[in-house]
Amino acid sequence: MLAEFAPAKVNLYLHVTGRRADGYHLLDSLAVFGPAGDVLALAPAASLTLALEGPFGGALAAEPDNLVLRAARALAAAAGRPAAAGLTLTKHLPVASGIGGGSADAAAALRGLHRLWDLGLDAAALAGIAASLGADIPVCLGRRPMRMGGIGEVLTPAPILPACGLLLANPGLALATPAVFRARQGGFSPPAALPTRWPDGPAMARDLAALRNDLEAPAIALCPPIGTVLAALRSLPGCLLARMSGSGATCFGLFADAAAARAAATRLPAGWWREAGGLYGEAG
Ligand SMILES: C[C@](O)(CO)[C@H](O)COP(=O)(O)OP(=O)(O)OC[C@H]1O[C@@H](n2ccc(N)nc2=O)[C@H](O)[C@@H]1O
Ligand SMILES: Nc1ncnc2c1ncn2[C@@H]1O[C@H](COP(=O)(O)OP(=O)(O)OP(=O)(O)O)[C@@H](O)[C@H]1O
Repeated sequence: MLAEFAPAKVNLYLHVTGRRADGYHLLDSLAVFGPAGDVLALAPAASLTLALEGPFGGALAAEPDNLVLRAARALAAAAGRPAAAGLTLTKHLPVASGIGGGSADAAAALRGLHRLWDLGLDAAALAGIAASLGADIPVCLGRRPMRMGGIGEVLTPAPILPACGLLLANPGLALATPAVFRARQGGFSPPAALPTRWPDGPAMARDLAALRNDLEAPAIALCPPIGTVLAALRSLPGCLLARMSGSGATCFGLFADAAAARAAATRLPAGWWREAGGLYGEAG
């Protein structure tokens, strides 16, 4: 039995820089991971099966084509072998919430099945399969802070990040990514100019404050409670910056460290989904 952790993806900023002829949008974004995630367990089996567990497993019960199964079939096809494995997805991340839960799960399936099936594909081949499944999946494969370009699949190094804390909050409302892109008005933003490193959380927050998430305004227009979540995060002691992630509705608060983020989480309404801690795979 193998297990793969599938941490939430958080877009610290997201500029929509253009639009391709096929309708997909060109992005410039800084993605980080944590502090919550799904877990995918994988075991040998005679056929491909998926069991759903966890607080948000039920929300996916009616999903006809779970991204985990699509990832398994795509990897098996690329490797020329049958797609056979027993998978159990424990869903802790809210569905359709801007933190790439489905993408993280698909990336976990690619990593885990690559090990379970002992495939030996190179990183570029895996990244190509990931990109064919969704714009957020390549960055989720690495689970490391990365700058996203292209439609999300062009990955370049992120600035060296300081230890910091993140608090994620969602009012319990799902938002479909295509609808948010469609609701966007106005022109495009230039790519950000970023330093090679940030010495501490406050310095990072100062630079990030000059940037934005271009999907925040259209998401608030479609889902006004996002504005309430942002205001609540901004009012918390120690919150350095509050912003929406991806296409929403999940928002994040940035804190100097994980302890400050955890302490602040307890002050948010108990009915909201709230998770706090440090960045995945980084100090803090
Ligand atoms: C907004 C982000 O979450 C930022 O990380 C991602 O770009 C979205 O990634 P994703 O959910 O994996 O996106 P996909 O499943 O590939 O695309 C869903 C839909 O979102 C829109 N979409 C997505 C990515 C992109 N760069 N431009 C787009 O316009 C398209 O309408 C597309 O049909
Ligand atoms: N394993 C999965 N987890 C979540 N959603 C899935 C999964 N498989 C398929 N889906 C479908 O994908 C849609 C988008 O879900 P997801 O949770 O990845 O959205 P998101 O967090 O907004 O992603 P992003 O930040 O990449 O836009 C869901 O509405 C659901 O229909």
